[in-house]
Amino acid sequence: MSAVLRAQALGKKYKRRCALTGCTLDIPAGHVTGLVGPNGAGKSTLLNLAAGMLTPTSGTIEVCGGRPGSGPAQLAKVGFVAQDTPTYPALTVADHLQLGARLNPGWDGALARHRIERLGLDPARPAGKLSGGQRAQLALTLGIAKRPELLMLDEPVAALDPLARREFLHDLMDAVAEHGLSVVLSSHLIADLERVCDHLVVLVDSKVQVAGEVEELLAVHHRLSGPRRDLSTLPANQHVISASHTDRQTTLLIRTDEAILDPAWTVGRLSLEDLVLAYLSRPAEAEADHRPALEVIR
Ligand SMILES: Nc1ncnc2c1ncn2[C@@H]1O[C@H](COP(=O)(O)OP(=O)(O)OP(=O)(O)O)[C@@H](O)[C@H]1O
Repeated sequence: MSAVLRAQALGKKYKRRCALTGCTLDIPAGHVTGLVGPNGAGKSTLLNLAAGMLTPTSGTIEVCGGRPGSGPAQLAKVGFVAQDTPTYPALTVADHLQLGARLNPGWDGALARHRIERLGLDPARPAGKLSGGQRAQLALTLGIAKRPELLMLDEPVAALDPLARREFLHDLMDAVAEHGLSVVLSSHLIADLERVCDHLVVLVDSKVQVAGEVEELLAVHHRLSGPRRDLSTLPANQHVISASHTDRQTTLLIRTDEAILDPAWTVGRLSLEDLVLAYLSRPAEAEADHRPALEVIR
């Protein structure tokens, strides 16, 4: 499986402050990947490095087989809508589309015009006079109409109302289906990610806590509940992600490739949100020594 984004020990420092440290990850081509993590995990920094808006202070990053921002051909392959959906306040909506056409060799003018029309954006209106959500829609239109190989979106739907959010995600899925576009989407809205992403990366403190195809991840994670149990008695192939105990009962969230044979457990499936939350609350060092993320004893 080819990687559309590959980072090796990637780091970014601002003066003495580390925004990203030792980040190693592969994002496969041909997927819509959800990038999730707590505030300050380094998601925006990673996406800005991938877009060539920042340069690394350590490690390497490769996007669509090249160094980010390394020339016109590389720039044409990658679309990026930054977190604050930047537009030029004095330029009109139509000016933005013209600029898009001038700057991007693969520009799809019909798609851009059609989308702007459907959104009801006045082509003559300066971007500075649009609402936050309308500006986000304009920036997203430019990103899609550029027809990149990889489109990276940093919290693209945060400013959109629920209906606009659904329509946008729908448009994105259409672009993926029609043009085989790869997408990396950072968001805190797990229900949205659940709707559009088939691949997931959970980043905490610059490190990948879990990554993989959503269906596979859901298939190997389980919720176990049963009589109170000492975790050291579990089979070695069951990795505990989180654990909570009452006097008589234990509830675990585990990862295992094997069948769960112990009849004392009631086994339940997880939602994507359960899975993400369990990994978000996992201390970074827990992964190395297979300690549970969270052990709550009541
Ligand atoms: N320009 C900057 N100067 C100094 N520190 C920065 C700068 N940009 C980001 N940081 C720091 O780098 C870390 C990672 O920030 P980043 O914006 O990448 O996180 P994030 O995962 O995108 O967070 P959020 O979910 O809040 O958007 C944070 O601790 C942040 O304070």
